[in-house]
Amino acid sequence: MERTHRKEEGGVALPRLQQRKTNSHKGDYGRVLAVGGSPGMSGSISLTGVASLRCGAGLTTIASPKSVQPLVAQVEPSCMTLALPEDRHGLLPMHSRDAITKAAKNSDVVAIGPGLGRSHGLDLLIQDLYCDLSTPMVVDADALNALGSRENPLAGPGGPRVLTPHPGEFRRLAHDRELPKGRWTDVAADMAKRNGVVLVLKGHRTTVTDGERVYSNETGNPGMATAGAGDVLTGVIAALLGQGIPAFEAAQLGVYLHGLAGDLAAKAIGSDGLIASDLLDYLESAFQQHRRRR
Ligand SMILES: NC(=O)C1=CN([C@@H]2O[C@H](COP(=O)(O)OP(=O)(O)OC[C@H]3O[C@@H](n4cnc5c(N)ncnc54)[C@H](O)[C@@H]3O)[C@@H](O)[C@H]2O)[C@@H](O)CC1
Ligand SMILES: Nc1ncnc2c1ncn2[C@@H]1O[C@H](COP(=O)(O)OP(=O)(O)O)[C@@H](O)[C@H]1O
Repeated sequence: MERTHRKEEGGVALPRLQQRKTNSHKGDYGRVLAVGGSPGMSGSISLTGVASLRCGAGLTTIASPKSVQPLVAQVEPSCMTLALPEDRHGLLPMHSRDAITKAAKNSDVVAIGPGLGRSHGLDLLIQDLYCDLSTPMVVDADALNALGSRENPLAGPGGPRVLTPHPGEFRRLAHDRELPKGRWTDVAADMAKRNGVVLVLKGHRTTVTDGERVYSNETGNPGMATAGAGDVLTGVIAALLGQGIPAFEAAQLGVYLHGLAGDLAAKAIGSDGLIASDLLDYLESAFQQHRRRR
């Protein structure tokens, strides 16, 4: 397995970021569909959607259960919203599949999971979308938990997939509550290779693997141990995928820039009271700093 690190540490270089072309338009920078949210958790998918725009996505639509959509629509006027069918608990039912599939076919990337909640119907819906949609997908949070309920959680991806579990979600995906930390990278690499996906193991030193390559990220700080920081990462990686960066490189660059935004935010405002929405304000500076280093 090839191990890659930041160029500054003497390892393999991070991917380059293209400059925006003078005569380009929003259609050149990717259409992101962010699917998530439920009663009490409308903020998570809003963070994902806004992060994708802050990372250069040309157009972002946030799709959420219909009772949640008006709340999401108030967060950021630059995001479009889509109201989806919901069950009596306000969660997405299996019959929201057609509306999501239709929207996904008009998108370059789907980010799915933040704030979805849990139900049997959601388990079936997510499993179906994971296997059937050919659109590249970033799978996070409750969408990972939905896959974890399958016998072979990551089998049969319908297209490029980047999965972003934190340790609790990773143990659910691995079907091993006791999996020791020392084995996480090897187990993740094996799962990634067998299923042809990219896994992002989030934490203090986030690891990205496709089974052939392993990237260990060195940006980020404990100020990011705060609700919603991972929802932001989902939007960052989705934006990069939507701009045509291949899955492993989009995940690698995404975790690097997300951590760098966290480091810039902590430097400017401190880390004790850092909140996830602060990260959004430093993504642009992170992009600029990365460009200057090339
Ligand atoms: N503003 C919002 O609406 C927010 C909604 N959220 C949503 O809340 C739902 C539940 O997600 P949660 O992640 O809170 O719940 P989970 O039950 O998936 O995970 C929480 C548990 O995971 C483990 N864990 C997480 N990070 C760890 C680490 N670095 N090391 C060791 N163990 C670790 C811990 O056991 C922790 O108690 C998701 O849908 C999520 O998207 C959260 O993202 C927080 C913000
Ligand atoms: N101590 C830390 N050092 C570096 N990065 C961290 C630290 N704690 C959390 N992070 C980052 O913050 C994010 C937290 O994501 P996650 O656990 O999914 O939170 P949430 O579900 O609330 O969004 C991850 O990208 C993780 O790498």
